[in-house]
Amino acid sequence: MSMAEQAALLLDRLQRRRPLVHCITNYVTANDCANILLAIGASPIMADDPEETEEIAAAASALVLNMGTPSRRKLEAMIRAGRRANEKGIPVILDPVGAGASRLRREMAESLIRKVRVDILRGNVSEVSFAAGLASREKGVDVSEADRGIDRTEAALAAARRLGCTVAVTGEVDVVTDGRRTARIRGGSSMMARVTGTGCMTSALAGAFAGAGAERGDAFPAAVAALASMGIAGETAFEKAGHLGCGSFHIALLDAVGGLNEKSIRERAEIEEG
Ligand SMILES: Nc1ncnc2c1ncn2[C@@H]1O[C@H](COP(=O)(O)OP(=O)(O)OP(=O)(O)O)[C@@H](O)[C@H]1O
Ligand SMILES: Cc1ncsc1CCO
Ligand SMILES: [Mg+2]
Repeated sequence: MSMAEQAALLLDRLQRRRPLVHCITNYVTANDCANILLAIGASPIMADDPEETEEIAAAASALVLNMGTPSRRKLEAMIRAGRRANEKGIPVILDPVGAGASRLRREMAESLIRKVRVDILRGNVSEVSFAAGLASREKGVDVSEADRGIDRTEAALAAARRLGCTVAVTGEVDVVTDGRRTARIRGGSSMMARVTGTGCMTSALAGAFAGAGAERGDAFPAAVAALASMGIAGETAFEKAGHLGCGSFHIALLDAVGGLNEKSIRERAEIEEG
Protein backbone atom coordinates (compact mmCIF):
# COMPACT_ATOMS: atom_id res chain seq x y z
CA MET A 1 0.00 0.00 0.00
CA SER A 2 1.37 3.47 -0.85
CA MET A 3 2.08 5.96 1.93
CA ALA A 4 -0.65 8.24 0.53
CA GLU A 5 -3.18 5.39 0.67
CA GLN A 6 -2.08 4.59 4.24
CA ALA A 7 -2.45 8.26 5.22
CA ALA A 8 -5.94 8.38 3.68
CA LEU A 9 -7.03 5.30 5.64
CA LEU A 10 -5.56 6.76 8.85
CA LEU A 11 -7.55 9.98 8.36
CA ASP A 12 -10.70 7.94 7.85
CA ARG A 13 -9.99 6.04 11.08
CA LEU A 14 -9.23 9.30 12.92
CA GLN A 15 -12.50 10.85 11.81
CA ARG A 16 -14.47 7.79 12.90
CA ARG A 17 -12.70 7.43 16.27
CA ARG A 18 -12.32 11.09 17.28
CA PRO A 19 -9.23 10.48 19.46
CA LEU A 20 -8.86 12.60 22.61
CA VAL A 21 -5.52 14.42 22.33
CA HIS A 22 -3.99 15.73 25.56
CA CYS A 23 -1.77 18.75 24.90
CA ILE A 24 0.64 20.28 27.39
CA THR A 25 1.56 23.24 25.29
CA ASN A 26 2.47 26.91 25.03
CA TYR A 27 0.18 29.90 25.52
CA VAL A 28 1.08 31.38 22.11
CA THR A 29 -0.58 28.72 19.99
CA ALA A 30 -2.74 26.65 22.36
CA ASN A 31 -5.95 27.91 20.78
CA ASP A 32 -4.75 27.13 17.25
CA CYS A 33 -3.74 23.64 18.32
CA ALA A 34 -7.16 23.02 19.88
CA ASN A 35 -8.92 24.32 16.77
CA ILE A 36 -6.81 22.35 14.31
CA LEU A 37 -7.52 19.16 16.29
CA LEU A 38 -11.25 19.87 16.12
CA ALA A 39 -10.95 20.70 12.43
CA ILE A 40 -9.32 17.38 11.53
CA GLY A 41 -11.92 15.47 13.58
CA ALA A 42 -10.09 14.83 16.86
CA SER A 43 -10.97 16.07 20.34
CA PRO A 44 -8.49 18.35 22.16
CA ILE A 45 -7.85 18.86 25.85
CA MET A 46 -5.27 21.34 27.08
CA ALA A 47 -4.21 20.54 30.65
CA ASP A 48 -0.88 21.46 32.19
CA ASP A 49 -1.09 21.47 35.98
CA PRO A 50 1.01 18.66 37.54
CA GLU A 51 -1.95 17.90 39.80
CA GLU A 52 -4.05 16.63 36.91
CA THR A 53 -1.81 15.66 34.00
CA GLU A 54 -1.44 11.97 34.96
CA GLU A 55 -5.19 11.58 35.15
CA ILE A 56 -5.87 13.40 31.89
CA ALA A 57 -3.10 11.56 30.02
CA ALA A 58 -4.43 8.20 31.20
CA ALA A 59 -7.79 8.95 29.56
CA ALA A 60 -6.34 10.27 26.30
CA SER A 61 -5.47 8.53 23.01
CA ALA A 62 -2.31 10.61 22.52
CA LEU A 63 -0.16 13.05 24.46
CA VAL A 64 1.51 16.09 22.85
CA LEU A 65 4.33 17.78 24.80
CA ASN A 66 5.23 21.21 23.42
CA MET A 67 8.08 23.17 25.04
CA GLY A 68 7.11 26.57 23.57
CA THR A 69 6.70 28.47 26.85
CA PRO A 70 8.57 26.35 29.37
CA SER A 71 8.70 26.37 33.17
CA ARG A 72 9.89 23.94 35.84
CA ARG A 73 6.27 23.34 36.78
CA LYS A 74 5.37 22.49 33.19
CA LEU A 75 8.32 20.10 33.02
CA GLU A 76 6.99 18.28 36.05
CA ALA A 77 3.52 18.18 34.47
CA MET A 78 5.02 16.74 31.27
CA ILE A 79 7.09 14.07 33.02
CA ARG A 80 4.10 12.92 35.06
CA ALA A 81 1.88 12.75 31.98
CA GLY A 82 4.60 11.18 29.84
CA ARG A 83 5.35 8.41 32.31
CA ARG A 84 1.67 7.58 32.65
CA ALA A 85 1.24 7.58 28.86
CA ASN A 86 4.25 5.24 28.56
CA GLU A 87 2.75 2.86 31.14
CA LYS A 88 -0.54 2.76 29.27
CA GLY A 89 0.93 2.51 25.76
CA ILE A 90 -0.42 5.93 24.75
CA PRO A 91 1.70 7.55 22.01
CA VAL A 92 3.76 10.59 23.02
CA ILE A 93 4.69 13.42 20.63
CA LEU A 94 7.43 15.87 21.59
CA ASP A 95 7.79 19.32 19.99
CA PRO A 96 11.07 20.69 21.42
CA VAL A 97 10.30 24.36 20.62
CA GLY A 98 13.46 26.47 20.82
CA ALA A 99 15.27 23.50 22.42
CA GLY A 100 18.73 25.04 22.22
CA ALA A 101 17.75 28.65 22.93
CA SER A 102 18.19 28.80 26.73
CA ARG A 103 19.49 26.76 29.64
CA LEU A 104 15.97 25.95 30.83
CA ARG A 105 14.97 24.70 27.38
CA ARG A 106 18.15 22.64 27.00
CA GLU A 107 17.61 21.02 30.40
CA MET A 108 13.94 20.47 29.68
CA ALA A 109 14.60 18.77 26.33
CA GLU A 110 17.31 16.54 27.82
CA SER A 111 15.16 15.66 30.81
CA LEU A 112 12.13 14.76 28.69
CA ILE A 113 14.20 12.65 26.32
CA ARG A 114 15.74 10.81 29.28
CA LYS A 115 12.59 10.27 31.31
CA VAL A 116 9.83 9.80 28.76
CA ARG A 117 9.74 7.36 25.84
CA VAL A 118 8.84 9.53 22.87
CA ASP A 119 7.08 8.07 19.81
CA ILE A 120 7.32 11.10 17.50
CA LEU A 121 9.73 14.02 17.73
CA ARG A 122 8.56 16.91 15.50
CA GLY A 123 10.52 20.10 15.06
CA ASN A 124 12.29 22.42 12.67
CA VAL A 125 15.87 21.68 11.67
CA SER A 126 17.38 23.74 14.53
CA GLU A 127 15.29 22.00 17.19
CA VAL A 128 15.84 18.50 15.85
CA SER A 129 19.58 19.12 15.44
CA PHE A 130 19.75 20.09 19.08
CA ALA A 131 17.78 17.01 20.16
CA ALA A 132 20.07 14.85 18.03
CA GLY A 133 23.10 16.17 19.89
CA LEU A 134 24.38 17.98 16.79
CA ALA A 135 25.63 21.54 17.13
CA SER A 136 22.76 23.98 16.73
CA ARG A 137 22.97 27.73 17.08
CA GLU A 138 19.38 28.46 17.95
CA LYS A 139 18.46 31.95 19.05
CA GLY A 140 14.69 31.74 19.19
CA VAL A 141 11.87 29.45 18.12
CA ASP A 142 12.40 29.85 14.37
CA VAL A 143 15.14 28.18 12.33
CA SER A 144 18.34 30.15 12.90
CA GLU A 145 20.33 31.44 9.90
CA ALA A 146 23.29 29.36 11.05
CA ASP A 147 21.19 26.17 10.98
CA ARG A 148 19.66 26.68 7.53
CA GLY A 149 22.52 24.79 5.95
CA ILE A 150 22.02 21.64 8.05
CA ASP A 151 20.64 18.78 6.01
CA ARG A 152 17.15 17.88 7.27
CA THR A 153 17.54 14.19 6.47
CA GLU A 154 20.84 13.94 8.36
CA ALA A 155 19.38 15.74 11.38
CA ALA A 156 16.28 13.51 11.32
CA LEU A 157 18.34 10.31 11.06
CA ALA A 158 20.69 11.37 13.85
CA ALA A 159 17.76 12.18 16.16
CA ALA A 160 15.94 8.95 15.24
CA ARG A 161 19.03 6.95 16.17
CA ARG A 162 19.60 8.82 19.42
CA LEU A 163 15.99 8.69 20.60
CA GLY A 164 14.95 5.43 18.93
CA CYS A 165 11.75 6.99 17.65
CA THR A 166 10.11 8.51 14.58
CA VAL A 167 11.41 11.99 13.78
CA ALA A 168 9.72 14.61 11.59
CA VAL A 169 11.75 17.64 10.48
CA THR A 170 9.61 20.28 8.82
CA GLY A 171 10.55 23.02 6.40
CA GLU A 172 10.07 23.60 2.69
CA VAL A 173 10.24 19.83 2.21
CA ASP A 174 9.45 17.75 5.30
CA VAL A 175 11.44 14.64 6.19
CA VAL A 176 10.18 11.76 8.34
CA THR A 177 12.27 8.81 9.41
CA ASP A 178 12.26 6.09 12.02
CA GLY A 179 15.87 5.25 11.18
CA ARG A 180 14.76 2.46 8.85
CA ARG A 181 12.11 4.03 6.60
CA THR A 182 12.33 7.60 5.27
CA ALA A 183 9.71 9.74 3.53
CA ARG A 184 9.81 13.25 2.07
CA ILE A 185 6.62 15.29 1.97
CA ARG A 186 6.15 18.25 -0.34
CA GLY A 187 3.38 20.81 -0.43
CA GLY A 188 2.50 23.61 1.90
CA SER A 189 3.40 27.23 1.32
CA SER A 190 6.12 29.65 2.40
CA MET A 191 3.30 31.62 4.10
CA MET A 192 3.28 28.86 6.73
CA ALA A 193 6.58 30.13 8.08
CA ARG A 194 5.03 33.62 8.44
CA VAL A 195 2.23 32.52 10.76
CA THR A 196 3.38 31.45 14.22
CA GLY A 197 2.33 28.03 15.37
CA THR A 198 2.04 26.10 12.11
CA GLY A 199 4.72 23.79 13.51
CA CYS A 200 2.86 23.43 16.81
CA MET A 201 -0.29 22.63 14.83
CA THR A 202 1.59 20.00 12.83
CA SER A 203 2.73 18.36 16.08
CA ALA A 204 -0.85 18.42 17.40
CA LEU A 205 -2.01 16.69 14.20
CA ALA A 206 0.72 14.07 14.65
CA GLY A 207 -0.91 13.39 18.02
CA ALA A 208 -4.33 13.02 16.40
CA PHE A 209 -3.03 10.54 13.80
CA ALA A 210 -0.96 8.58 16.32
CA GLY A 211 -4.00 8.40 18.59
CA ALA A 212 -6.13 7.11 15.74
CA GLY A 213 -3.82 4.18 15.06
CA ALA A 214 -4.88 0.64 15.68
CA GLU A 215 -2.01 0.08 18.05
CA ARG A 216 1.17 1.62 19.31
CA GLY A 217 4.11 1.36 16.96
CA ASP A 218 2.29 3.11 14.11
CA ALA A 219 4.24 6.31 14.66
CA PHE A 220 5.90 6.54 11.25
CA PRO A 221 2.71 6.46 9.12
CA ALA A 222 1.00 8.76 11.65
CA ALA A 223 3.74 11.39 11.30
CA VAL A 224 3.65 11.08 7.51
CA ALA A 225 -0.14 11.52 7.50
CA ALA A 226 0.08 14.63 9.69
CA LEU A 227 2.68 16.28 7.45
CA ALA A 228 0.80 15.34 4.27
CA SER A 229 -2.39 16.83 5.76
CA MET A 230 -0.66 20.11 6.62
CA GLY A 231 0.96 20.16 3.17
CA ILE A 232 -2.37 19.84 1.37
CA ALA A 233 -4.09 22.31 3.70
CA GLY A 234 -1.26 24.84 3.27
CA GLU A 235 -1.64 24.70 -0.52
CA THR A 236 -5.41 25.09 -0.36
CA ALA A 237 -5.13 27.99 2.08
CA PHE A 238 -2.59 29.71 -0.16
CA GLU A 239 -4.88 29.38 -3.20
CA LYS A 240 -7.83 30.79 -1.25
CA ALA A 241 -6.20 33.48 0.87
CA GLY A 242 -2.49 33.80 0.11
CA HIS A 243 -3.08 37.10 -1.70
CA LEU A 244 -4.99 38.54 1.28
CA GLY A 245 -2.18 38.30 3.83
CA CYS A 246 -1.03 36.35 6.89
CA GLY A 247 -4.18 36.81 8.97
CA SER A 248 -6.52 35.52 6.29
CA PHE A 249 -4.09 32.73 5.41
CA HIS A 250 -4.07 31.66 9.07
CA ILE A 251 -7.85 31.28 9.14
CA ALA A 252 -7.91 29.67 5.69
CA LEU A 253 -5.46 27.06 6.98
CA LEU A 254 -7.92 26.01 9.70
CA ASP A 255 -10.74 25.91 7.12
CA ALA A 256 -8.61 23.81 4.79
CA VAL A 257 -7.76 21.27 7.50
CA GLY A 258 -11.50 21.09 8.23
CA GLY A 259 -12.11 20.24 4.58
CA LEU A 260 -9.67 17.31 4.44
CA ASN A 261 -11.04 13.85 3.83
CA GLU A 262 -9.85 10.41 2.75
CA LYS A 263 -10.24 11.31 -0.92
CA SER A 264 -8.27 14.57 -0.78
CA ILE A 265 -5.38 12.83 0.97
CA ARG A 266 -5.35 9.96 -1.51
CA GLU A 267 -5.42 12.32 -4.50
CA ARG A 268 -3.24 15.20 -3.34
CA ALA A 269 -0.63 13.92 -0.85
CA GLU A 270 2.91 14.42 -2.21
CA ILE A 271 4.89 11.72 -0.44
CA GLU A 272 8.15 10.31 -1.74
CA GLU A 273 9.35 7.12 -0.07
CA GLY A 274 12.90 5.92 0.48
N1 LIG B 1 8.93 27.31 2.80
C1 LIG B 1 7.94 26.44 3.05
N2 LIG B 1 7.27 25.88 2.01
C2 LIG B 1 6.26 25.01 2.26
N3 LIG B 1 5.85 24.62 3.51
C3 LIG B 1 6.50 25.12 4.56
C4 LIG B 1 7.57 26.06 4.41
N4 LIG B 1 8.03 26.40 5.65
C5 LIG B 1 7.27 25.71 6.54
N5 LIG B 1 6.35 24.93 5.89
C6 LIG B 1 5.36 24.05 6.51
O1 LIG B 1 4.89 24.69 7.68
C7 LIG B 1 4.65 23.77 8.75
C8 LIG B 1 5.46 24.18 9.97
O2 LIG B 1 6.82 23.97 9.74
P1 LIG B 1 7.99 24.84 10.37
O3 LIG B 1 9.25 24.11 10.04
O4 LIG B 1 7.85 26.25 9.94
O5 LIG B 1 7.67 24.67 11.92
P2 LIG B 1 8.14 25.50 13.19
O6 LIG B 1 9.39 26.26 12.87
O7 LIG B 1 8.18 24.57 14.33
O8 LIG B 1 6.91 26.50 13.37
P3 LIG B 1 6.34 27.20 14.72
O9 LIG B 1 7.44 27.17 15.72
O10 LIG B 1 5.96 28.58 14.30
O11 LIG B 1 5.17 26.44 15.19
C9 LIG B 1 5.01 22.39 8.19
O12 LIG B 1 3.84 21.76 7.75
C10 LIG B 1 5.93 22.71 6.98
O13 LIG B 1 5.85 21.75 5.99
C1 LIG C 1 6.59 32.57 19.14
C2 LIG C 1 6.64 31.54 20.18
N1 LIG C 1 7.35 31.74 21.33
C3 LIG C 1 7.28 30.71 22.16
S1 LIG C 1 6.32 29.41 21.57
C4 LIG C 1 6.00 30.28 20.14
C5 LIG C 1 5.11 29.72 19.09
C6 LIG C 1 5.83 29.05 17.97
O1 LIG C 1 6.61 28.01 18.31
MG1 LIG D 1 8.15 25.03 16.35
